[in-house]
Amino acid sequence: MDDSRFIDIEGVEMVFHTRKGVFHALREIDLTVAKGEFITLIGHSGCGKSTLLNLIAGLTRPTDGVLLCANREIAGPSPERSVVFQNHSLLPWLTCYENIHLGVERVFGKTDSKAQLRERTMAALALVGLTAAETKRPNEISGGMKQRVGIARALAMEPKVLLMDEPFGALDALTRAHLQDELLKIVAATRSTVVMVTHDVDEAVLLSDRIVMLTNGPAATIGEIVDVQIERPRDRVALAQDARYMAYRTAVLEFLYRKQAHPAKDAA
Ligand SMILES: Nc1ncnc2c1ncn2[C@@H]1O[C@H](COP(=O)(O)OP(=O)(O)OP(=O)(O)O)[C@@H](O)[C@H]1O
Repeated sequence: MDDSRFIDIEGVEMVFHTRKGVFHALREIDLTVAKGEFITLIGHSGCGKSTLLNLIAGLTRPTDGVLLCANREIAGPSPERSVVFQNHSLLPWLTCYENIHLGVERVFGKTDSKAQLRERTMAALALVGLTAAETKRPNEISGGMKQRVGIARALAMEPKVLLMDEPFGALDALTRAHLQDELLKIVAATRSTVVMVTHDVDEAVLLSDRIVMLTNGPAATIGEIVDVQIERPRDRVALAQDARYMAYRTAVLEFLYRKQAHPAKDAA
């Protein structure tokens, strides 16, 4: 298998048929993602980032073109491509442990013993530093902790690809920074392939191997790709004064606020 084309998106078009008529959301999307690569998707509101992520997740099918993961067509949702949403989507009546265990059981229930399932669940809780919150329910923990449970649940399923739709969007700046650092460590340890939607330019530069920038909708496409050549592990404090970091940041800002300055008013 060619690891450089782990996710392979070719000629993807997405057209929605709504009551108001036909809406062409994405056009001519061509993108390959290498195994172990961290990709962020950035672009103005309504340009089609979530639409593209949902296509990779298999939650929707493209109008035209093809999406492959590990050489197989993405034909529907699968635990091998788990998704973390902005609003964690935990089940409120289950504990943190049970929320993660549910996903673990779905993937490994047929092959693993009960003890192994418990081990996997506890390992995922430990990975995000929430061992002590095992028996708590979502309403008893903070927003940042909920998001960590969501990430743990996704990672516990040992997905080939981790898909994240603005996972830290609803968090305060400090919690967000903390979770970004944790995510960097986790991804380094698990060598996951990640595609993440974000609005945050600093987040994109800090986390990404490549930043994929979408043009404004309708009919959005990939405008430019920034290749972030900064060695890992990355340290946010040191990076803040790194000339390369500033240059990448400026390149993204230029794209968003000069080249794509005026998002189409009726794109939403
Ligand atoms: N199911 C749908 N039916 C009709 N139009 C849709 C549907 N899903 C998305 N769209 C439209 O496609 C465009 C892209 O939407 P999408 O949610 O992917 O944007 P986004 O870049 O993720 O936005 P945001 O940053 O605000 O979350 C928008 O104009 C949206 O209204």
